[in-house]
Amino acid sequence: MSVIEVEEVTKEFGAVRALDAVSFEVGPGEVFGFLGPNGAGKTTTIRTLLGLLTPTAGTAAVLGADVEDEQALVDAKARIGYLPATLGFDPGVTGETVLDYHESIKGGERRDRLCEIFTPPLERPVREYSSGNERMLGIIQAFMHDPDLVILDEPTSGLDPLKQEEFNEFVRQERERGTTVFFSSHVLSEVRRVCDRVGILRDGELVALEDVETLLRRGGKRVRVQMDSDQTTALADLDGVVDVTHLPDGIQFVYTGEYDRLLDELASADIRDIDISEPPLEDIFLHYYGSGATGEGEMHA
Ligand SMILES: Nc1ncnc2c1ncn2[C@@H]1O[C@H](COP(=O)(O)OP(=O)(O)OP(=O)(O)O)[C@@H](O)[C@H]1O
Repeated sequence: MSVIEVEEVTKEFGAVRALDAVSFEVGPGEVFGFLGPNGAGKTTTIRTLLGLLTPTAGTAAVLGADVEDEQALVDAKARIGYLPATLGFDPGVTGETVLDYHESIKGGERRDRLCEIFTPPLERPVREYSSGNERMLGIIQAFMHDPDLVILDEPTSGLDPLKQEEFNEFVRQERERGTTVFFSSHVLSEVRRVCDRVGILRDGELVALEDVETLLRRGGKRVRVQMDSDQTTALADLDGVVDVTHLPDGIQFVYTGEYDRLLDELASADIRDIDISEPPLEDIFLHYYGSGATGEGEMHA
Protein backbone atom coordinates (compact mmCIF):
# COMPACT_ATOMS: atom_id res chain seq x y z
CA MET A 1 0.00 0.00 0.00
CA SER A 2 1.24 3.48 -0.82
CA VAL A 3 1.89 5.85 2.04
CA ILE A 4 0.74 8.85 0.01
CA GLU A 5 -1.75 8.54 -2.85
CA VAL A 6 -2.77 11.59 -4.85
CA GLU A 7 -5.24 11.00 -7.65
CA GLU A 8 -6.15 13.73 -10.13
CA VAL A 9 -6.22 16.43 -7.45
CA THR A 10 -7.28 19.87 -8.60
CA LYS A 11 -7.45 22.83 -6.21
CA GLU A 12 -8.90 26.17 -7.17
CA PHE A 13 -8.87 29.36 -5.13
CA GLY A 14 -11.51 31.39 -6.95
CA ALA A 15 -10.10 31.99 -10.41
CA VAL A 16 -6.65 30.66 -9.46
CA ARG A 17 -6.05 27.01 -10.28
CA ALA A 18 -3.27 26.15 -7.83
CA LEU A 19 -3.26 22.42 -8.68
CA ASP A 20 -4.38 20.90 -11.94
CA ALA A 21 -5.16 17.15 -11.93
CA VAL A 22 -2.01 16.20 -9.99
CA SER A 23 -1.41 12.47 -9.47
CA PHE A 24 1.46 10.64 -7.77
CA GLU A 25 2.18 8.03 -5.13
CA VAL A 26 4.89 7.70 -2.51
CA GLY A 27 5.82 4.23 -1.30
CA PRO A 28 6.78 3.04 2.19
CA GLY A 29 10.28 4.08 3.22
CA GLU A 30 10.70 6.37 0.22
CA VAL A 31 12.27 9.83 0.49
CA PHE A 32 10.36 11.91 -2.02
CA GLY A 33 11.33 15.44 -3.03
CA PHE A 34 8.65 17.78 -4.26
CA LEU A 35 10.26 20.47 -6.37
CA GLY A 36 8.96 23.57 -8.00
CA PRO A 37 9.49 27.31 -8.27
CA ASN A 38 7.63 29.82 -6.07
CA GLY A 39 3.89 29.59 -6.52
CA ALA A 40 4.00 26.18 -8.24
CA GLY A 41 1.56 24.60 -5.79
CA LYS A 42 3.84 22.75 -3.35
CA THR A 43 2.32 24.15 -0.17
CA THR A 44 -1.18 23.68 -1.57
CA THR A 45 -0.40 19.99 -2.15
CA ILE A 46 1.00 19.59 1.35
CA ARG A 47 -1.95 21.34 2.99
CA THR A 48 -4.29 19.12 1.00
CA LEU A 49 -2.46 16.00 2.22
CA LEU A 50 -2.99 17.13 5.81
CA GLY A 51 -6.69 17.84 5.34
CA LEU A 52 -6.14 21.58 5.84
CA LEU A 53 -7.52 22.26 2.35
CA THR A 54 -10.26 20.34 0.56
CA PRO A 55 -9.55 19.40 -3.05
CA THR A 56 -11.85 20.96 -5.64
CA ALA A 57 -11.67 17.63 -7.50
CA GLY A 58 -9.80 14.35 -7.12
CA THR A 59 -8.83 12.31 -4.08
CA ALA A 60 -5.85 12.06 -1.75
CA ALA A 61 -4.96 9.63 1.01
CA VAL A 62 -2.17 9.46 3.61
CA LEU A 63 -1.36 6.21 5.43
CA GLY A 64 -4.53 4.79 3.91
CA ALA A 65 -6.78 7.57 5.27
CA ASP A 66 -8.81 9.61 2.79
CA VAL A 67 -7.99 13.25 3.56
CA GLU A 68 -11.68 14.12 3.44
CA ASP A 69 -12.55 11.47 6.02
CA GLU A 70 -12.08 13.49 9.20
CA GLN A 71 -11.95 10.62 11.70
CA ALA A 72 -9.65 8.45 9.59
CA LEU A 73 -7.35 11.43 9.10
CA VAL A 74 -7.21 12.21 12.83
CA ASP A 75 -6.08 8.63 13.48
CA ALA A 76 -3.53 8.74 10.66
CA LYS A 77 -2.14 12.07 11.84
CA ALA A 78 -0.97 10.50 15.10
CA ARG A 79 1.58 8.70 12.89
CA ILE A 80 2.49 11.75 10.79
CA GLY A 81 5.02 14.49 11.50
CA TYR A 82 4.51 17.88 9.85
CA LEU A 83 6.77 20.88 9.42
CA PRO A 84 4.81 23.78 7.92
CA ALA A 85 6.51 26.43 5.79
CA THR A 86 5.34 29.12 8.23
CA LEU A 87 5.89 27.88 11.74
CA GLY A 88 3.75 30.17 13.86
CA PHE A 89 5.04 29.10 17.27
CA ASP A 90 3.90 31.30 20.16
CA PRO A 91 6.69 33.93 20.33
CA GLY A 92 6.25 34.44 24.07
CA VAL A 93 7.12 30.91 25.21
CA THR A 94 10.45 29.10 25.28
CA GLY A 95 11.43 26.38 22.82
CA GLU A 96 11.28 23.94 25.75
CA THR A 97 7.64 24.86 26.37
CA VAL A 98 6.80 24.47 22.67
CA LEU A 99 8.24 20.95 22.72
CA ASP A 100 6.50 20.11 26.03
CA TYR A 101 3.21 21.12 24.46
CA HIS A 102 3.73 18.98 21.34
CA GLU A 103 4.96 16.07 23.44
CA SER A 104 1.81 16.20 25.57
CA ILE A 105 -0.30 15.81 22.43
CA LYS A 106 1.54 13.26 20.35
CA GLY A 107 4.49 11.92 22.36
CA GLY A 108 8.17 12.66 22.21
CA GLU A 109 10.27 9.54 22.64
CA ARG A 110 12.94 10.85 20.28
CA ARG A 111 13.00 14.40 21.58
CA ASP A 112 16.34 14.23 23.44
CA ARG A 113 18.18 12.63 20.56
CA LEU A 114 16.80 15.22 18.14
CA CYS A 115 17.80 18.07 20.45
CA GLU A 116 21.39 16.80 20.28
CA ILE A 117 21.41 17.06 16.47
CA PHE A 118 19.33 20.19 16.02
CA THR A 119 20.29 22.72 18.62
CA PRO A 120 17.93 25.66 19.05
CA PRO A 121 18.40 27.58 22.34
CA LEU A 122 15.55 25.82 24.12
CA GLU A 123 15.67 27.96 27.25
CA ARG A 124 15.00 31.17 25.29
CA PRO A 125 11.64 32.53 24.11
CA VAL A 126 10.82 31.87 20.47
CA ARG A 127 10.66 35.61 19.73
CA GLU A 128 14.46 35.71 20.15
CA TYR A 129 15.02 32.88 17.67
CA SER A 130 16.70 33.34 14.31
CA SER A 131 14.77 31.80 11.41
CA GLY A 132 17.24 28.88 11.40
CA ASN A 133 16.68 28.21 15.12
CA GLU A 134 12.94 28.30 14.63
CA ARG A 135 13.24 25.87 11.73
CA MET A 136 15.30 23.50 13.90
CA LEU A 137 12.64 23.63 16.61
CA GLY A 138 10.09 22.78 13.93
CA ILE A 139 12.16 19.82 12.70
CA ILE A 140 12.42 18.46 16.26
CA GLN A 141 8.64 18.69 16.79
CA ALA A 142 8.01 17.03 13.39
CA PHE A 143 10.12 13.96 14.18
CA MET A 144 9.97 13.65 17.98
CA HIS A 145 7.05 11.20 18.19
CA ASP A 146 8.79 8.84 15.75
CA PRO A 147 6.17 9.13 12.99
CA ASP A 148 5.85 6.70 10.05
CA LEU A 149 5.41 9.57 7.59
CA VAL A 150 6.97 13.02 7.81
CA ILE A 151 5.79 15.87 5.59
CA LEU A 152 8.13 18.84 5.50
CA ASP A 153 7.51 22.14 3.70
CA GLU A 154 10.89 23.66 2.77
CA PRO A 155 12.67 22.16 5.80
CA THR A 156 16.10 23.67 5.23
CA SER A 157 15.11 27.25 4.48
CA GLY A 158 17.05 29.43 6.93
CA LEU A 159 19.45 26.68 8.01
CA ASP A 160 23.16 27.37 7.61
CA PRO A 161 25.13 24.98 5.31
CA LEU A 162 26.43 22.91 8.24
CA LYS A 163 22.95 22.36 9.68
CA GLN A 164 21.62 21.66 6.19
CA GLU A 165 24.15 18.87 5.84
CA GLU A 166 23.24 17.54 9.30
CA PHE A 167 19.62 17.58 8.24
CA ASN A 168 20.49 15.66 5.04
CA GLU A 169 22.42 13.08 7.04
CA PHE A 170 19.54 12.77 9.48
CA VAL A 171 17.05 12.17 6.64
CA ARG A 172 19.37 9.49 5.20
CA GLN A 173 19.33 7.76 8.59
CA GLU A 174 15.55 8.06 8.74
CA ARG A 175 15.34 6.33 5.40
CA GLU A 176 17.44 3.48 6.81
CA ARG A 177 14.91 3.20 9.65
CA GLY A 178 12.07 2.94 7.13
CA THR A 179 10.45 6.34 7.73
CA THR A 180 8.70 7.77 4.67
CA VAL A 181 9.70 11.39 4.09
CA PHE A 182 8.00 13.85 1.75
CA PHE A 183 9.55 17.27 1.47
CA SER A 184 9.20 20.28 -0.73
CA SER A 185 11.98 22.47 -1.99
CA HIS A 186 12.78 24.80 -4.82
CA VAL A 187 16.45 23.81 -4.84
CA LEU A 188 17.44 20.77 -6.87
CA SER A 189 20.88 20.43 -5.28
CA GLU A 190 19.18 19.97 -1.91
CA VAL A 191 16.82 17.17 -2.87
CA ARG A 192 19.38 15.32 -4.96
CA ARG A 193 21.45 14.57 -1.87
CA VAL A 194 18.74 12.70 0.00
CA CYS A 195 15.80 11.82 -2.25
CA ASP A 196 15.05 8.58 -4.04
CA ARG A 197 12.54 10.20 -6.34
CA VAL A 198 11.30 13.65 -7.18
CA GLY A 199 8.14 15.19 -8.54
CA ILE A 200 8.44 18.52 -10.30
CA LEU A 201 5.53 20.88 -10.17
CA ARG A 202 5.10 23.95 -12.31
CA ASP A 203 2.06 26.20 -12.46
CA GLY A 204 0.04 23.56 -10.64
CA GLU A 205 0.92 20.76 -13.04
CA LEU A 206 3.20 17.83 -12.32
CA VAL A 207 5.65 18.05 -15.21
CA ALA A 208 7.91 15.21 -14.13
CA LEU A 209 8.06 12.26 -11.80
CA GLU A 210 11.53 10.73 -11.90
CA ASP A 211 14.14 8.99 -9.86
CA VAL A 212 16.88 11.44 -8.96
CA GLU A 213 19.55 9.77 -11.12
CA THR A 214 17.42 10.10 -14.25
CA LEU A 215 16.61 13.70 -13.55
CA LEU A 216 20.24 14.66 -13.10
CA ARG A 217 21.36 12.72 -16.16
CA ARG A 218 18.82 14.50 -18.33
CA GLY A 219 19.50 17.84 -16.72
CA GLY A 220 23.21 17.64 -17.61
CA LYS A 221 25.96 19.86 -16.24
CA ARG A 222 26.66 23.52 -16.64
CA VAL A 223 30.21 23.98 -17.94
CA ARG A 224 32.12 27.26 -17.96
CA VAL A 225 35.54 27.25 -19.58
CA GLN A 226 38.07 30.08 -19.67
CA MET A 227 40.06 29.77 -22.88
CA ASP A 228 40.99 31.70 -26.01
CA SER A 229 37.77 32.49 -27.83
CA ASP A 230 39.13 31.23 -31.17
CA GLN A 231 39.25 27.71 -29.65
CA THR A 232 35.66 27.51 -28.47
CA THR A 233 34.04 26.29 -31.71
CA ALA A 234 34.95 22.62 -31.24
CA LEU A 235 33.32 22.62 -27.79
CA ALA A 236 30.21 24.40 -28.99
CA ASP A 237 29.84 21.83 -31.81
CA LEU A 238 29.93 18.77 -29.52
CA ASP A 239 26.82 16.58 -29.44
CA GLY A 240 24.88 17.31 -26.26
CA VAL A 241 25.95 20.94 -25.95
CA VAL A 242 23.01 23.33 -25.52
CA ASP A 243 22.42 26.88 -24.33
CA VAL A 244 25.80 28.16 -25.51
CA THR A 245 26.95 31.58 -24.34
CA HIS A 246 30.18 32.97 -25.81
CA LEU A 247 31.99 34.99 -23.16
CA PRO A 248 34.84 37.49 -23.60
CA ASP A 249 37.18 35.03 -21.88
CA GLY A 250 35.69 31.71 -23.03
CA ILE A 251 32.43 29.84 -23.29
CA GLN A 252 29.58 28.57 -21.12
CA PHE A 253 27.09 25.84 -22.01
CA VAL A 254 24.93 23.04 -20.64
CA TYR A 255 26.26 19.58 -21.47
CA THR A 256 23.99 16.55 -21.65
CA GLY A 257 26.26 14.27 -23.74
CA GLU A 258 28.83 11.56 -22.98
CA TYR A 259 31.43 12.73 -20.47
CA ASP A 260 34.29 10.98 -22.33
CA ARG A 261 33.67 13.10 -25.43
CA LEU A 262 33.70 16.30 -23.40
CA LEU A 263 36.87 15.34 -21.53
CA ASP A 264 38.65 14.43 -24.80
CA GLU A 265 37.80 17.80 -26.23
CA LEU A 266 38.85 19.64 -23.09
CA ALA A 267 42.12 17.71 -22.91
CA SER A 268 43.15 18.96 -26.33
CA ALA A 269 42.29 22.59 -25.59
CA ASP A 270 44.36 25.24 -23.86
CA ILE A 271 42.25 25.91 -20.76
CA ARG A 272 42.89 28.60 -18.15
CA ASP A 273 40.06 27.68 -15.78
CA ILE A 274 37.02 25.46 -15.73
CA ASP A 275 33.91 25.20 -13.61
CA ILE A 276 31.47 22.29 -13.91
CA SER A 277 28.30 22.57 -11.84
CA GLU A 278 24.73 21.40 -11.64
CA PRO A 279 22.37 23.55 -13.68
CA PRO A 280 19.67 25.37 -11.74
CA LEU A 281 16.23 23.83 -11.74
CA GLU A 282 15.00 26.49 -14.19
CA ASP A 283 17.56 25.38 -16.79
CA ILE A 284 16.47 21.77 -16.42
CA PHE A 285 12.91 22.86 -17.13
CA LEU A 286 14.05 24.72 -20.18
CA HIS A 287 16.27 22.07 -21.73
CA TYR A 288 14.54 18.90 -20.78
CA TYR A 289 10.93 19.72 -20.14
CA GLY A 290 10.67 22.71 -22.48
CA SER A 291 9.46 26.13 -21.44
CA GLY A 292 5.85 25.18 -22.16
CA ALA A 293 5.99 21.58 -20.98
CA THR A 294 2.76 20.17 -19.72
CA GLY A 295 4.21 16.80 -18.88
CA GLU A 296 2.04 14.97 -21.41
CA GLY A 297 4.03 12.03 -22.69
CA GLU A 298 7.00 13.00 -20.56
CA MET A 299 5.93 11.53 -17.26
CA HIS A 300 7.82 8.58 -15.91
CA ALA A 301 6.33 6.81 -12.95
N1 LIG B 1 -5.48 30.79 0.10
C1 LIG B 1 -5.21 31.13 -1.15
N2 LIG B 1 -5.97 31.97 -1.84
C2 LIG B 1 -5.72 32.31 -3.13
N3 LIG B 1 -4.66 31.83 -3.83
C3 LIG B 1 -3.83 30.99 -3.20
C4 LIG B 1 -4.04 30.59 -1.83
N4 LIG B 1 -3.05 29.72 -1.49
C5 LIG B 1 -2.25 29.60 -2.58
N5 LIG B 1 -2.73 30.36 -3.60
C6 LIG B 1 -2.15 30.45 -4.95
O1 LIG B 1 -1.95 29.15 -5.41
C7 LIG B 1 -0.72 29.05 -6.14
C8 LIG B 1 0.18 27.98 -5.50
O2 LIG B 1 0.63 28.46 -4.23
P1 LIG B 1 1.51 27.58 -3.26
O3 LIG B 1 1.69 28.36 -1.99
O4 LIG B 1 0.94 26.22 -3.15
O5 LIG B 1 2.89 27.50 -4.05
P2 LIG B 1 4.31 26.97 -3.57
O6 LIG B 1 4.83 26.09 -4.67
O7 LIG B 1 4.24 26.40 -2.21
O8 LIG B 1 5.15 28.32 -3.55
P3 LIG B 1 6.36 28.80 -2.58
O9 LIG B 1 7.59 28.04 -2.98
O10 LIG B 1 6.47 30.26 -2.91
O11 LIG B 1 5.94 28.56 -1.15
C9 LIG B 1 -0.13 30.44 -6.17
O12 LIG B 1 -0.54 31.07 -7.36
C10 LIG B 1 -0.76 31.09 -4.96
O13 LIG B 1 -0.85 32.48 -5.15
